[in-house]
Amino acid sequence: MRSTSETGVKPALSVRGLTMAYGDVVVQRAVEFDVARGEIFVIMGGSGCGKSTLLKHLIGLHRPAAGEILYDGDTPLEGLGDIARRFGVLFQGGALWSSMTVGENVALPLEIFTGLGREEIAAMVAFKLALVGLAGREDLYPASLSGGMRKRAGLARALALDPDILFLDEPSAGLDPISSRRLDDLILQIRDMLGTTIVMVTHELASIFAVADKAIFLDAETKVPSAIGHPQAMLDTSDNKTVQAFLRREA
Ligand SMILES: Nc1ncnc2c1ncn2[C@@H]1O[C@H](COP(=O)(O)OP(=O)(O)OP(=O)(O)O)[C@@H](O)[C@H]1O
Repeated sequence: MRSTSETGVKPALSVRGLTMAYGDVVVQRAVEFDVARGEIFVIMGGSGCGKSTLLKHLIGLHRPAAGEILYDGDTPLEGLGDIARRFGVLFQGGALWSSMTVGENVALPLEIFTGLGREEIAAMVAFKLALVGLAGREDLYPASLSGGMRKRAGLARALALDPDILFLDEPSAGLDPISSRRLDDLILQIRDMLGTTIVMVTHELASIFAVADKAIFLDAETKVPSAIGHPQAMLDTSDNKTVQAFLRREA
């Protein structure tokens, strides 16, 4: 099915009638949304509702039990070509290679997927590290970084190949509130500076309200999404008790 927004611009990502399941056990069904280009889209909901599972479907690690996922309005994953270059992913652990410096970690995707020479790669690494507030930290090892710095280095690596879509799984997990706030600001800056479309899984209320242009709430009980839209609008207008309890809980 072809999908365009009211402005005629194709969405970066469209999900239609998606059912996600492990074997016969359905995690969520009737999942349906568009993510516009340059939008920050948040996947939220309580523990075990299927947030990470949805993210894995969006990056092609899991296949839909039913329904479809389209990119650029009308292209299935198989038609996308170079997925490794088009998607940037930051998994929950941030997982940098501990035996490599920060600079080497960010350079790795450039060495694998581009034909760029050493100096060009060094310049790209310096730019990406500056972007995340780690200018000049190329030679540090991950073990010597704070949790927040490690997340930002992981973000620089996820951005190494200038992806169209950046996928973030619980980026602020394990961070103190100040580092978490800094990371949210950085996510907003990246979208504003690079125009990257961002899909982010989180259950952190502060992050949801700080960054989301649009969010989907996956209900763990009913196993269908029960709200979609701007989180503030959801808070103001949704009459769904679970959504209200989630958005009004003490963080
Ligand atoms: N590999 C798997 N095989 C079978 N069931 C799984 C598998 N991975 C996850 N599940 C189940 O699918 C449901 C959704 O899991 P998922 O990890 O996507 O939820 P989540 O919303 O990301 O949770 P959390 O916030 O706790 O990380 C859960 O009931 C989980 O137990």
